[in-house]
Amino acid sequence: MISLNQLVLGYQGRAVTQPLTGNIAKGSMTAIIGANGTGKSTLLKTLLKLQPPVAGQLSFTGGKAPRIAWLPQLAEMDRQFPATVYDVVCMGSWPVRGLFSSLNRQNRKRIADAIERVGLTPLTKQPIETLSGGQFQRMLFARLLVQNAPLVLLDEPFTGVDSQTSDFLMTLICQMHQAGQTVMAVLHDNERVSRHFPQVLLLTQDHFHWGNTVDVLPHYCKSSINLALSA
Ligand SMILES: Nc1ncnc2c1ncn2[C@@H]1O[C@H](COP(=O)(O)OP(=O)(O)OP(=O)(O)O)[C@@H](O)[C@H]1O
Repeated sequence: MISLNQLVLGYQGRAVTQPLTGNIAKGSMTAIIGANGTGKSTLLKTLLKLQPPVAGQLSFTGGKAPRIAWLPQLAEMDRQFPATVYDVVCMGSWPVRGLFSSLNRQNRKRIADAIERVGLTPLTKQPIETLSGGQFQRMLFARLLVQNAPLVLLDEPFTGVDSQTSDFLMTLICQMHQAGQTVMAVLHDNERVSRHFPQVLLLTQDHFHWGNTVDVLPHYCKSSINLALSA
């Protein structure tokens, strides 16, 4: 689906990673892990073309970037914006429907179904500033469901969410994967990674490891121990 060729991530020409080379296969489900500041969010922003790479290339199967659904880190969201749950979930239909065309019956059903699937039907008309952290995250997942994009990028989807909601959201992620969507998620929870993610991309200050979870995760444990010893 997407190939990374000697891709160096960074800002204003300053590299924050080593050159990355590898493939994001169609239908794969990959956890992106690593210590703070190793470039995990920057990778997602580069895939989204929000941030140009410092060097190297991204190439896309068929020459065209896929439609991408993105769950940003909670800290990057404006929770005071005057919108309702419905308004936010409705945004998920913009990329296909267009910003200015009106909602048809099918669009409205899709939005209502997504809100129901995440358990927020009673809060449909609620202003988003009144939602709890878990309710807010469920709403953003409903928007992802409406988007139904071939590639789903999730940046720390369980931050600020209780364990029951995290389990529920994890089930939704697995269902997206089973439905054929390609999933890449930045996570800090190794147990969840080893239980649910077949593939891992580990970023460290001076290396990257990309492959099957059973092969890559031990490198992370080793690099965490080295970090702790050198602290
Ligand atoms: N807009 C920016 N301009 C310049 N440098 C940035 C910018 N955003 C992030 N950085 C730097 O790029 C590096 C990688 O940041 P990034 O947010 O990708 O790390 P991360 O692995 O996602 O970290 P965390 O686990 O803490 O979320 C860090 O050193 C960070 O300070």
